[in-house]
Amino acid sequence: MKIEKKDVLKALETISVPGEGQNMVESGAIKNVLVFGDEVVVDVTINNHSLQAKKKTEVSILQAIHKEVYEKAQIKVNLKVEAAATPDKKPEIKGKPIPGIDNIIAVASGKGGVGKSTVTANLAVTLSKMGFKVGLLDADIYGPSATIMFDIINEKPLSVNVDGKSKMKPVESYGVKILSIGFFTQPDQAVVWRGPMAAKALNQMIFDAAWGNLDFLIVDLPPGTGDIHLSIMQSLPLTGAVVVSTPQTVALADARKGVAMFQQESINVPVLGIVENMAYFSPPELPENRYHIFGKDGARNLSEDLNIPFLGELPLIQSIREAGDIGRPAAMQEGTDIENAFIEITKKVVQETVRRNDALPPTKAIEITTMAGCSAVNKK
Ligand SMILES: Nc1ncnc2c1ncn2[C@@H]1O[C@H](COP(=O)(O)OP(=O)(O)OP(=O)(O)O)[C@@H](O)[C@H]1O
Repeated sequence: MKIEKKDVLKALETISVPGEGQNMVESGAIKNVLVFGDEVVVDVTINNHSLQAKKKTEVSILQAIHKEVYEKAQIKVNLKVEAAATPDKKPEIKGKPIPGIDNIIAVASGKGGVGKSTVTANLAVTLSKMGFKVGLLDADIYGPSATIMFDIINEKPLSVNVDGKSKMKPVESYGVKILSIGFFTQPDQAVVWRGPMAAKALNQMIFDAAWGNLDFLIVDLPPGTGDIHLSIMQSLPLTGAVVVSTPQTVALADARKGVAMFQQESINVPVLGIVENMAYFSPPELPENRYHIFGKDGARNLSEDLNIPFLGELPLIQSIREAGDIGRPAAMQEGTDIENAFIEITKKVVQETVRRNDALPPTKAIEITTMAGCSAVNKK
């Protein structure tokens, strides 16, 4: 059979480029196509270095040509990897810097209920156990949960005098200083906030609070990607964002939107990486068995597609849920696999924060002052 170059190109147009809306021909990834009888040679260049992306590209090309053009075609794919052109604009810190707070990290998810608050709480206590000074700002106006997760539901922040001004003193639990929008609303009260209102309340919790010196302030954002997020984020000097997703397709689609939100020009907050929550379930009586209830590796693949660091995975474990409900984050369970999983994720977050700060003025850079902090960064 005589293979036509134009048919090959048409077949290649059915393949989309990971992380982009375009197909391989449109995006310029296909550099050349040569046809010699039954033999087709495709020169292709991609930006993603991962083995998986290379394999996926090659397999997609073979499949498309075999399916759309000629099933017995002999195909040779010459694949080259080139670093993506770095955008001219460096991520910048928005809003005015907060004296004494070195890094503000937002934890976000596109979809609700994927474990964003659970990851936030455990990230905060793990950072604190590593020796960092940590604050947690629960900005989830739709369902603040920090007061439950840290067993401080009956507490209220007190007013203290700092340099002649009254300030709100965060409530401390497990070494983490906490302020939550939940302190100011009744648990059964439905709160309807507009973006500017929420941003104002949060601004007060940040600027009119006696946080003291913090290495990290972790912000639990509401789920979703609406106006309210824009208001919150444009008023906060965020260092970076962590996106949490389950491997499920619907959650991933929303996580992708979440990443896009941070990356859009008006926000431009670097995404430090993606955490895959509820990655699998292992029954205690069969610990070797892994059941991928919500799908396999979805968030890991998404991070590869978007060229964003993968920060790690957390299994679905009953005691993570129980720990959240009784108000003692699961990462406090010393010597367990759960504690270790949170340590690994937290180390990655610290590493990515340091890496990101290298690209910014030194005043914004994180100061690692503790030995625990150093080992968190240096250990792989
Ligand atoms: N890895 C896990 N294993 C078991 N249960 C989990 C895990 N992660 C989260 N959960 C549970 O799932 C529920 C939802 O988690 P969480 O409240 O953290 O989600 P969220 O994304 O913050 O939700 P929201 O939409 O309210 O912001 C909670 O009951 C929590 O304890």
